[in-house]
Amino acid sequence: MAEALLGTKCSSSSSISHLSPNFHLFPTNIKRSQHLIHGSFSPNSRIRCEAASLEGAKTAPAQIKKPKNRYEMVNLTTWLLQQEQAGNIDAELAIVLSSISLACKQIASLLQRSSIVNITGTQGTVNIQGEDQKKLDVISNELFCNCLRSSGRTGIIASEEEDVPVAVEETYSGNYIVVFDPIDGSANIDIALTTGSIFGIYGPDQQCLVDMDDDSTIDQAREKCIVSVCQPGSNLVAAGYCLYSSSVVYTLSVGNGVYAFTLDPAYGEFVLTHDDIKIPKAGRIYSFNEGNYDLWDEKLQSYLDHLKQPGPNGKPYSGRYIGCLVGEIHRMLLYGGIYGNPKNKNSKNGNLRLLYECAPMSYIVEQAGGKSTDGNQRILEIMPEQIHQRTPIFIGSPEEIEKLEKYLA
Ligand SMILES: O=C(COP(=O)(O)O)[C@@H](O)[C@H](O)[C@H](O)COP(=O)(O)O
Ligand SMILES: [Mg+2]
Ligand SMILES: [Mg+2]
Ligand SMILES: [Mg+2]
Repeated sequence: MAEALLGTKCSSSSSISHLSPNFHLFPTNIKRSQHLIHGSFSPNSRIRCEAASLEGAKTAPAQIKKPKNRYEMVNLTTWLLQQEQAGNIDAELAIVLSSISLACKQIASLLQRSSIVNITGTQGTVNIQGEDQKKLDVISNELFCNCLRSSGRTGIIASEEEDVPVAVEETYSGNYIVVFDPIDGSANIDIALTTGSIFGIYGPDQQCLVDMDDDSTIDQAREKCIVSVCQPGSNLVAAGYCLYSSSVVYTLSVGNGVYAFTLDPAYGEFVLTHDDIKIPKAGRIYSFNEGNYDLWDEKLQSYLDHLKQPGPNGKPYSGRYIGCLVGEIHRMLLYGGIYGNPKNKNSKNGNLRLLYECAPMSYIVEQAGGKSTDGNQRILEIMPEQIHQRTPIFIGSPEEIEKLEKYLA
């Protein structure tokens, strides 16, 4: 494990086949199959699915040694090793989480220099959801793909910026499925405001060996790949985000609380700074894009009207809106409150994507003691039917979500 984290187990490099059209799959409506297939494929070859035991993961409580004084630090690598020793994660997952942190460091560095090295602005391309891609949307996506691929521990990746899930070629393939939003809040890049990255990690819930016979088509392999990615958030084995702001903060959960690591730019290490974060039970900050007020339904409008009435301290709630989900959630984890991206008359599912934005963030917030709902159902229980499907979301302190639910009932 230690060797692997230090990179001594990395394979040598070869072509970046995830960018090859042969590895791109077609979006489709998913009917969940009996068998979840996880593995790697190359065109006209056989699917290789590997058995991996996830037994033991998340069973034992973490025994994390907390730093006792300011000279005693725990960095991300040490923390991951401790988690592995405590039986909370396996070595493969530790490597995936370490690889993602590397991508985040690279993205943080590029964001800081973006206007100097001329990587602000748009790329001139449009992603599958109709968004104009920023140059850094594209670059960050490549950085994520490359770090995950070279970890040798991921089989399938799905990104906001890729049309369809991508299978890692056999040489580099591992067992984990990773979904991610490489840059969240990309409209903030060009004005040097808060952005983030979001990721969720699934372990395959069924393992099997499937031989593609000569008659099997690449479409069948693609279908299996998409099915593997379309899992409810309740199946996540880890999730996290990286905040790019006045500090760079890598925040994650492996199912036993939420931990945050701040990047020390002096020596390039993520250092544990927020131990077992618990969201405040209530918090008087709300984050909604109120420009859409007239497009919301009446029950939601009354809830927002209520927030503007003076509370017990004589003051109404404070409105805060950054335009970056990562920034809103980070603030809420530490200060409490509620964030909403509701459906409206122009957009029946709101703005945010279930798979790589709402599910990972809901996992994190629930792990910190918060709640997350689409208004009717827990976000983590929604079964995705499409890779890029959107969902309304209300997320935050438990008492704030319960109050909202009374208004929506
Ligand atoms: O930036 C976001 C969209 O993600 P993206 O940059 O496309 O990854 C979200 O985090 C925004 O907070 C959200 O889309 C803002 O929605 P509106 O305020 O435009 O409704
Ligand atoms: Mg986008
Ligand atoms: Mg986003
Ligand atoms: Mg994005």
